[in-house]
Amino acid sequence: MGHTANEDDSLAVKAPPLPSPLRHSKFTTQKMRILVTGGAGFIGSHLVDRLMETGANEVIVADNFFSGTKDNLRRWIGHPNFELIRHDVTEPLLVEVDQIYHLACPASPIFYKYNPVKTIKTNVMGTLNMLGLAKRVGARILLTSTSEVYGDPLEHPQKEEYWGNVNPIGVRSCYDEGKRVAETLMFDYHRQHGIEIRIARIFNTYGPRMNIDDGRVVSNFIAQALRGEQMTVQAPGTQTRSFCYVSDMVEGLIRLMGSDVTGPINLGNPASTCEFTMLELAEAVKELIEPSASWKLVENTPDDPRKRKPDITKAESILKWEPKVSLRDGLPLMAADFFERLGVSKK
Ligand SMILES: O=c1ccn([C@@H]2O[C@H](COP(=O)(O)OP(=O)(O)O[C@H]3OC[C@@H](O)[C@H](O)[C@H]3O)[C@@H](O)[C@H]2O)c(=O)[nH]1
Repeated sequence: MGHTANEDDSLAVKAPPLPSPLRHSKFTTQKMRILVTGGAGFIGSHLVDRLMETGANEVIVADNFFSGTKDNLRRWIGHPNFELIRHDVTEPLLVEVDQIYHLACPASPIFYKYNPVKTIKTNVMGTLNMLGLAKRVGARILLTSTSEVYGDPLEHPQKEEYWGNVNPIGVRSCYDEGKRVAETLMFDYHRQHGIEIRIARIFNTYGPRMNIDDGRVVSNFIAQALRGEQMTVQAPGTQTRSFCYVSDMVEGLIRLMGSDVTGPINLGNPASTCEFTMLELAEAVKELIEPSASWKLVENTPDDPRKRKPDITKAESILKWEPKVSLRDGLPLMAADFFERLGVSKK
């Protein structure tokens, strides 16, 4: 009482829609029903593993297999608690669920720049469709947004309050502006319709099951080193990224979904053992994975952020989450998976 809308935006938020009547039924003990869009992808499939392993959930994956693959989910195909739907989120989806993890969108710059109009449609129409579903069934929805909403940041490390430095008409805009609109839609549905939303801003993540030809730096360097090719360090090579191992990322997403905060919340690994220049990363791959590996400097792509590191104070204090796996520990775990998939013998 006594607040104005300016003092407390939450007063403008409508009551959330009621969940399905079955959720209140005394006579059924239902498992939590969870939709994971993009669940056949790299992070999505690791998330599905965690959700399925508890035994307390029924998981529905919706994926169009543009960058994801059924192979990532093969251990669950045929499981009674699991369902896989070939579906493109730019079309509406009618399912009955309690929670939605909305991950669907190509995340590698090479993939998202391949068909930029489709990337924007995926972010805008895909998020609208999932919010429409969340509204109809009263589900809580978590959007995986990205550190790319900060663009080429003028603040370092990046806090959630930073509004970013984004080129609205560049070749990366389909992804970073697309995700910014997706965040806006999430908040507008929250304020206007009372939808329970959660937004994670994911920083560079790596680990087993990344596409071998994904195009992102960690997968490129490992695949190149194992194939006996030179690692392609894009100029100048002094640009930095902070790399988070996939199991840490999934833990953060699950905690955020279970928390009371809408976000946005940064999820990434800012530890000094995880912030690397691309030249240092190439050296680390050479040292830890393939001592005979070498690198060459190649041309960079436009608008490449020069540095990126999350401020994760919020995730630490609100979610009691902190990443545990250092890059030196994570790289060999990822390389073991690449060894197997590339069919090269381990030295
Ligand atoms: O072969 C390569 C590939 C990339 N790079 C460099 O490595 C750095 C990281 O590039 P990546 O393509 O791995 O990833 P980016 O940081 O550009 O984007 C990523 O950021 C955060 C995620 O949310 C996004 O999904 C993803 O787009 C860039 O500076 C790039 O120039 C190389 O030096 N060599």
